[in-house]
Amino acid sequence: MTTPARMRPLHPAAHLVADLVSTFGLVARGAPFPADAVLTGVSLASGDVVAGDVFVAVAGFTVHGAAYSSQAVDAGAVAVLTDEAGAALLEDSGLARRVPVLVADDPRAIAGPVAAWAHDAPGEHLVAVGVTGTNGKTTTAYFLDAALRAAHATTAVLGTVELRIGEDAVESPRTTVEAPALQAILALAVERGATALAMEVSSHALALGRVGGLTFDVVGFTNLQRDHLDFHGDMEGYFRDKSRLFATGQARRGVVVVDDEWGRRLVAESPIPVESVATHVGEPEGDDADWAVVAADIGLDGVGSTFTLRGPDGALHTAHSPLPGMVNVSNAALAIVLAHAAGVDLDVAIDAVAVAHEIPGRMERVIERGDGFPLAIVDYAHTPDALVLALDAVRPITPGRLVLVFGSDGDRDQGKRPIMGEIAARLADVIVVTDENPRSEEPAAIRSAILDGVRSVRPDLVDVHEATSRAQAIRDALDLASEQDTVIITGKGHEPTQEIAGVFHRYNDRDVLTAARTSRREQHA
Ligand SMILES: CC(=O)N[C@H]1[C@@H](OP(=O)(O)OP(=O)(O)OC[C@H]2O[C@@H](n3ccc(=O)[nH]c3=O)[C@H](O)[C@@H]2O)O[C@H](CO)[C@@H](O)[C@@H]1O[C@H](C)C(=O)N[C@@H](C)C(=O)N[C@H](CCC(=O)O)C(=O)O
Ligand SMILES: Nc1ncnc2c1ncn2[C@@H]1O[C@H](COP(=O)(O)OP(=O)(O)OP(=O)(O)O)[C@@H](O)[C@H]1O
Repeated sequence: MTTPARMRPLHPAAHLVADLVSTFGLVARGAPFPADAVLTGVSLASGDVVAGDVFVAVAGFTVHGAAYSSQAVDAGAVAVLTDEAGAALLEDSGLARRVPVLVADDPRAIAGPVAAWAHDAPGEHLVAVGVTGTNGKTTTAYFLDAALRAAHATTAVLGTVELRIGEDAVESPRTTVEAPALQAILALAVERGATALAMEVSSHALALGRVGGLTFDVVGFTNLQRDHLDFHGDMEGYFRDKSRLFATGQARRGVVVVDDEWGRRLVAESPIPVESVATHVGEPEGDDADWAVVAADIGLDGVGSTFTLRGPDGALHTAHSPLPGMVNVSNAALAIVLAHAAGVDLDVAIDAVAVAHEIPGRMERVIERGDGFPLAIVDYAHTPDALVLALDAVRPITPGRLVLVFGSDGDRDQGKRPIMGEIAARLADVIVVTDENPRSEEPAAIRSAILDGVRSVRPDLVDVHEATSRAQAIRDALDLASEQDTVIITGKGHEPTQEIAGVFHRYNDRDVLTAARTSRREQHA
């Protein structure tokens, strides 16, 4: 496969532009088009346009997409679908004389349905499952994928880590791709024989209509925690946007984790039928929930957790999360119930989740303990809450010291830096502070803010180190650690690049760890 924007079906459907106009009640202006004019795809970004596309030009937060119509037409766009403001821009620039201009009240809102129509509704050929929530989407989607595959589905997995069809994957540009790209990828997936979809749906995606035109068979909700309020305004707005996934026409049925107040509210307000899952052992929510985790042994086998899931009929099922920590019991329970709701036999789902493969950068065990090496884990925790959970999850499987390598992003929330420093000082034994994605900020200043937090808990800074290169920090941590220790590297997870001063450098924590192991083995050989 190629880049995400080029993930198109080899044999795209072809439709008359005239049918697009009549199906969506558009007003045709600009250059007249011949009765046999056809379209074969849809794009929302001029740089993604391929010949035969309709370019959907929307008003953005910064510019109007119509300003890029000329680039789109040069690339072969057969028409521009836009709003009145966009049509006026095309008129003023004279471009309306070269290309048909199709006008709708809210082109962003219909971009998904138009793309689904253009690709002959590929989602209808898939058992489509979507997962939303602040945390746990990626993990749940991968557990779910394991269950769907165990039931003999060929799957597409779309999310933060990658866009995967069967065994082929490309890096993902974001958690949920734009609607035209989504529909093209689904069409490609169907063309390649996919029968099921496990997909992460972000709140941005729901607010911006990226999953419009796709009706999910089942949707899941993990939790809602403070995040992205710059975009959604407040928690109420964030919840409203998340809830859009649980709407008639968007999904047929849902599964909701009810451990927090937002999940319980979603169950109460959902217009589609939902099943509830309580995953906090011993909490009162478990009494009323359809499914409940009623017992859990965290980390007994040193790898994951074994837990008991009570079903709606009262039957008890023993299940296993292959990733450490209570949060992954929650993710595993949700994935099992989602898979079951999507038609997978319950025992098949439970067995498949128990042995689900590693998820890139999510509590990923890169080096196993032994041969003089510590256990070394890469995790994506990049918020204070997630750092606490990650360190708490690793402590029980660490006979020696906990060695933490971490930093904090530049051009992002500055307030969390000292807080994460304090958490590290409280919960880790050895700390190596380094860089994450400094972006336009001075890396030393970010490290210094983190070290202020560390110093507030551990003024003597014993076993606290600073490394200006992340790769060096990882090598230092391996050198400092003995076999009984655990090295945990947090913040970047699966990310394939490091952004420094506007430049994206190829960089991956896992690759650095494996290279360090190989070079140490060679030195000792
Ligand atoms: C804040 C946000 O969500 N912004 C989205 C919004 O951007 P915008 O309104 O600023 O767009 P703009 O730059 O003003 O451009 C307007 C239009 O002109 C088009 N354009 C622009 C330039 C050009 O050369 N050619 C062109 O055609 C753009 O494609 C766009 O359609 O509309 C664009 C498409 O219309 C999105 O691509 C863009 O998402 C950006 C890329 C983004 O990264 N968003 C993040 C915050 C995001 O969506 N994150 C979530 C999840 C995060 C999480 O859970 O952690 C995700 O799903 O990844
Ligand atoms: N159910 C959960 N509740 C709270 N925290 C969780 C949960 N699952 C995972 N986490 C924490 O959140 C981090 C990210 O997990 P994951 O990638 O599965 O979530 P996500 O929703 O996909 O987030 P993102 O969109 O940022 O990738 C993990 O490193 C873990 O520390």
